[in-house]
Amino acid sequence: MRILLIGYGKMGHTIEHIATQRGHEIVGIIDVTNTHTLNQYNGTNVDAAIEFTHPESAFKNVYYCLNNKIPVVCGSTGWLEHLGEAKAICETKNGAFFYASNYSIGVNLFFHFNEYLASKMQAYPDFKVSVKEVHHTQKVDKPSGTAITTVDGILTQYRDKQGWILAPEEATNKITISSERIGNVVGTHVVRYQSENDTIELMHDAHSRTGFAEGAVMAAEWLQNKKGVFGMKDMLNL
Ligand SMILES: NC(=O)C1=CN([C@@H]2O[C@H](COP(=O)(O)OP(=O)(O)OC[C@H]3O[C@@H](n4cnc5c(N)ncnc54)[C@H](OP(=O)(O)O)[C@@H]3O)[C@@H](O)[C@H]2O)C=CC1
Ligand SMILES: O=C(O)C1=N[C@H](C(=O)O)C[C@H](O)C1
Repeated sequence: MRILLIGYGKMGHTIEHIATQRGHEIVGIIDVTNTHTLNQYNGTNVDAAIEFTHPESAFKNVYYCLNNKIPVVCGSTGWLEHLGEAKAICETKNGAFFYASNYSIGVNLFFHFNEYLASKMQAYPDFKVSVKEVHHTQKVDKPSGTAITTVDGILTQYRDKQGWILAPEEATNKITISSERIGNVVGTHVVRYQSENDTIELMHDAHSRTGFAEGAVMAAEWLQNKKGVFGMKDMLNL
């Protein structure tokens, strides 16, 4: 497959390594210094773009790909306010768009068990639910996209709650997310149910970025010859 890499930071480098290992060709690398060269690429010379950049640039890059018939896998977080628009453009242009706040298979199993746990715990209001995420100090968005997806999973089961609030603030009808930025932590997410008597926790701890990169390259492979908007639940049948 001919892959265009959009974003060449920590994830871009890891994806380059994994994609090459899986036999794919990197036909172009777009970084912040050469974004103007994106206009050299279209659906005739690229099979899939993989976009991991920044909350400020993600939508523009996805928009370009969808308008130029490039199937696009996007992993950038922190731009949820434009996600609906991107999905609508994909439908209008009959394009292919894959989005996930987290491409790791392990995290997507965590999402699955999170919803199951919430479906059981919602009957026990003595247990107060909260979410914690820890990432490296270079991360620009807060809370993490994964923490927001985790909350969305809990909310499917907790009808009396709407949305999230960042700690230390609290609101009875919202789920509290605590965000910590420490050293080089790759990404840790914890769902906690705490009562006066005990605590139940579900945790995912990423040891490296390889899992994210493998999932993103698998998504690009899976997206070939498909039209529409997709996510990890579609690919993994979860
Ligand atoms: N969905 C998932 O599984 C995962 C998602 N992420 C998300 O992916 C994004 C990138 O993460 P990460 O690689 O760690 O971040 P980095 O900061 O290491 O890399 C981002 C790269 O994108 C470049 N960039 C910034 N703006 C543009 C632009 N307009 N066009 C092209 N490139 C641009 C930056 O250039 P410069 O350095 O010059 O600013 C940098 O090289 C983040 O939003 C993060 O939250 C991360 C891991 C997993
Ligand atoms: O910025 C990161 O590093 C990560 N971002 C994603 C997020 O915001 O959830 C995924 C992963 O946790 C790493």
